[in-house]
Amino acid sequence: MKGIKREGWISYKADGMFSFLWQKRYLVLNDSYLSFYKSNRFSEEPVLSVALTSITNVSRIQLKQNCFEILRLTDQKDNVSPINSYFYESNSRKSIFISTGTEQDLHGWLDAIFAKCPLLSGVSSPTNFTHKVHVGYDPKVGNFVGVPDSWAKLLQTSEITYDDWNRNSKAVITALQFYEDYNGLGTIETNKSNPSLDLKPLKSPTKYIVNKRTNSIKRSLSKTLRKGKADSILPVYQSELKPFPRSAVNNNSINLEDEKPHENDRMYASRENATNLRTKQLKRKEQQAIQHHLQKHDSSATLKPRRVAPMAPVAKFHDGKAKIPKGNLLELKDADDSEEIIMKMKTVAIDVNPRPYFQMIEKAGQGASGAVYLSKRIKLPQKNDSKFLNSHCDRIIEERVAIKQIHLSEQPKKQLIMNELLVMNDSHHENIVNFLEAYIIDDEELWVVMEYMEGGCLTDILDATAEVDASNKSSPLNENQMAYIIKETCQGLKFLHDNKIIHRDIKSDNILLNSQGLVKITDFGFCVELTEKRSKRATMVGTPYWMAPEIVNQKGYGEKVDVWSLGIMLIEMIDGEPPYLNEDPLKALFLIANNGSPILRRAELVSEKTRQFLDACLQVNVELRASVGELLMFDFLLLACSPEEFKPTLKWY
Ligand SMILES: Nc1ncnc2c1ncn2[C@@H]1O[C@H](COP(=O)(O)OP(=O)(O)OP(=O)(O)O)[C@@H](O)[C@H]1O
Repeated sequence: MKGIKREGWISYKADGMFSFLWQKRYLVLNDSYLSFYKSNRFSEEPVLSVALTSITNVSRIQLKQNCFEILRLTDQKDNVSPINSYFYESNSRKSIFISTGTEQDLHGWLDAIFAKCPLLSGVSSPTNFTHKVHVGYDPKVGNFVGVPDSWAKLLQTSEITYDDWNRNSKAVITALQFYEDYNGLGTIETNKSNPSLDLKPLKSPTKYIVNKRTNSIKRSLSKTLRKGKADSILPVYQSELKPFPRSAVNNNSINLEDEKPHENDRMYASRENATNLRTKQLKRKEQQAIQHHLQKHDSSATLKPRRVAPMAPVAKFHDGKAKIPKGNLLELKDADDSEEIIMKMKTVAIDVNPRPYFQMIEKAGQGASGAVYLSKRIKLPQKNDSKFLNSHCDRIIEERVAIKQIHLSEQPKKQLIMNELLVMNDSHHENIVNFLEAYIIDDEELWVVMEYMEGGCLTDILDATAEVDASNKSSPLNENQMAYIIKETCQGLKFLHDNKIIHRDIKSDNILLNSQGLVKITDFGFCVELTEKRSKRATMVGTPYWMAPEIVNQKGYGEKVDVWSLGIMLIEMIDGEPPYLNEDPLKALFLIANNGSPILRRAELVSEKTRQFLDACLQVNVELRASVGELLMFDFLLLACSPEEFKPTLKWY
């Protein structure tokens, strides 16, 4: 690069939103600009370029060793990378702090900058010491100071301590950034027009974890109620189940009365278990309330559009192979163009009212986007619809199917639904829940018809087994059963990965079982398809407790995030729950970013083979983490029982 007057590595921080964050940068001074680069290769854009004509003062400051402050006018246009432009535009920032490696280096920079800036007198004032507030913990206030307000509030209610900050402040910041971006808290806080908005900091997991985990509990409780194994607090949840929409139940036979608990069956739960269950349920209920709150505001028409996409982790396939150029899946973006999405849905969904074709039997579960009903096919649609005819499936009158009913106008993120539809439509494999067909009714309602998985999800099995095992000292499943579930899930994942699809939300809630004990992956809303054209994704999705560290750290990620989540799911099977589930979600994110591979609490309950497998899944270094293809070769999977042998586990349903 021409015209360089001085260059070298420095630490810098800006007097703005991230005023406590020192970042290593390569600083370059030329005739017109002071530019901050991420590396000493000048091929990339600088993260910040300050016009020398805007610099009004440079002075030494006692903020850090060998440190000086640059004061500048902010009405001048800096060259700012897009990622930084958001807070450059929204905050009036006046100072930049620079810390050099040595005292000599500091003087070199001061002299060089003074020599080049027209608004400076040419004489530096290096002894002008100023005390600035920087991040710290104020015992009087009982909170962190020097951080943005929204973060201070989050920190106040989280379990992150000052020790955590001292141990790894970078991981705390990572967790905060991630949490805020993931929850879109910026949107909520700027919505001053909505007086009903509660700006209290969130204590609970993000909206997705809330709905995944809570829904599963809700569904599990609903089932428990039907089967009559109820605890005294269960009716609270019963009242929260959405009634089946009237228009859809014509002449059908749902009887929610059947869901009432049976007194006799309460003996199944020990007192200790009931207390544990109650604590868990109350925690999840609180999370659910926040989920409803967030969703309500998320879809509110009065909301300002969200700020530009948060810092984007880049998804790319680990093997670097050419991607399948399909490019059908939609990115999770803020502008949700309903018309475009509904048009796209119609390429997969049949555009007729399916109500005459099905009889609803009972509600099987409640998802974030809609309810799932067990239904019976009573009539076939006219066979002149190509989407129906082209399908590989045979439909049989009287067959039992699951129907997910989604009210499109109520969906803040239609892309997720569209993705689910596209992936299911294209993914026929024995370990993937079989999609049969979909219907779109008046551009308003979407019915997704799929095979019915009567065994419920793995979470229910784990919860139910824990409920019976009052001592809570053994794992919910034995090793052969664990190996079976993992083997089947691996096979489903192999199919997805071979087709360049990352699931991104593998966890026990998304593993369903049928009455034959077969295991299938579901919930493809977060799937991402990697294409040659679009190999970068600007979304952070998944459920934090199962999330790979590279996602939390907002690094590029690939298909191996599913391997990490699979490892966490194996921990669920051994320990009964994923690591950090009892921590508040912000702290959990911090622990994922800070701790590396989580520790198995009940390691003594499983053999070396299982531990080796787990080790291969939970490598923080993605290069060292196994691929699903490699996992399928592990001895642990030879322990797998047969579906027949697994079936007795389903007896609790
Ligand atoms: N094919 C199926 N057979 C039986 N039960 C199902 C089937 N699909 C989903 N369910 C159950 O219905 C409930 C809701 O499912 P859904 O996929 O809508 O949940 P979700 O993934 O939590 O929500 P969403 O996808 O709307 O974000 C879940 O608890 C799930 O176990």
